[in-house]
Amino acid sequence: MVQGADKPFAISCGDPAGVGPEIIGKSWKQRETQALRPFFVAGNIADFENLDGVQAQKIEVPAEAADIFGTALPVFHIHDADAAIPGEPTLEGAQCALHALEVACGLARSGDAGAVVTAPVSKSQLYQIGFRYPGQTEFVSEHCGISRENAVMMLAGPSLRVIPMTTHIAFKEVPGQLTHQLIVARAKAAEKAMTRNFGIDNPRIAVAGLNPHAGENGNLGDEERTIMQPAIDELRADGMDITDPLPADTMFHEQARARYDVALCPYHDQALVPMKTLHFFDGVNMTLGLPIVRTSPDHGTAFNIAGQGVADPRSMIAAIQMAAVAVANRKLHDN
Ligand SMILES: NC(=O)C1=CN([C@@H]2O[C@H](COP(=O)(O)OP(=O)(O)OC[C@H]3O[C@@H](n4cnc5c(N)ncnc54)[C@H](O)[C@@H]3O)[C@@H](O)[C@H]2O)C=CC1
Ligand SMILES: NCC(=O)COP(=O)(O)O
Repeated sequence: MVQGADKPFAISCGDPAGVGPEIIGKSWKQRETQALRPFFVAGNIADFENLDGVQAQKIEVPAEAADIFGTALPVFHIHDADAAIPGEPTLEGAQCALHALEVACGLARSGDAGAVVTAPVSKSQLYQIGFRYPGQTEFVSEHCGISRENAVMMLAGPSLRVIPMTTHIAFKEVPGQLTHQLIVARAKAAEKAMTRNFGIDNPRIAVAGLNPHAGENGNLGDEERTIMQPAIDELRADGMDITDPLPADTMFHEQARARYDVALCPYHDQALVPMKTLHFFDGVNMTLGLPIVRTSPDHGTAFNIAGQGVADPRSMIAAIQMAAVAVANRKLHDN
């Protein structure tokens, strides 16, 4: 049995001045129609008390969440402060977001929560309070004993899964970080994660080239031939179903997407542009290779619309649902 698999999910509140509280409250309101597993929020109860149509109730321990979930949004109150003002991020709010992330991860690690779903944080706000990680992906990974270099981000929607092999780094650093070792590690993580979280055996993996037209036989850049192809040949020799580097501009249309289960992309925007174009409102960010399940909506804090009641909760709902799918598959696969 996977530790904590039947426990309520922990949702970290994210930046309380963003849309996090609103999309969590809206998800809770749709708990029955969307068949959501019981969850609780780690955060400041003051940020959840005035949500439209949501009754928030403090819990003392996560185990209380399941019993009250049908009538109230359970809040594991971990941060005393006044309610955040929507759209006006503060360092106090960033502290709350970080504290909630730490607590939610800890509860999943200890088995008191079945999974962690993280609401959006503002990276620039977190950096101001000393957060030394590129994002939540690396934070959660290190708190699970996995080095940040081995943290793997995947974005997934109904018709596309993508893994940016490099993530939150400047574009000019990408070619230097795209090593043989990185490609092999990301491809192996992808292959294992497809089976473990989604029940896909022998997944088909596509690889996007770095350069236009995948280098045009070395005429528009040679990383495909010198770095990527040898790594792919090694993986294929080990039995992986993986493509040669593909021209990125023609691998995301509908017929092309039907040929693979997950795409590896050399850099962040190459993966996230098609993902957010197709699935901005139902895409999910999942961290792979962890002993716990961690998902997140694929959008950010949306400070510009926070507090207006217009935030779309579908990506948060999809993140909760995908966490449940991963937990269920891991029960089968890890036993
Ligand atoms: N999972 C996470 O924690 C993520 C955090 N971020 C952070 O969020 C902050 C803001 O990033 P942006 O690039 O502005 O992206 P964003 O996703 O916050 O906003 C982009 C646009 O989409 C809209 N939008 C976002 N979520 C929406 C929703 N649920 N319903 C309706 N409209 C929505 C916003 O109003 C805005 O116009 C940054 O600090 C970034 O680091 C960004 C992506 C993911
Ligand atoms: N672009 C994805 C993103 O910003 C989410 O990153 P993380 O905070 O989940 O690592």
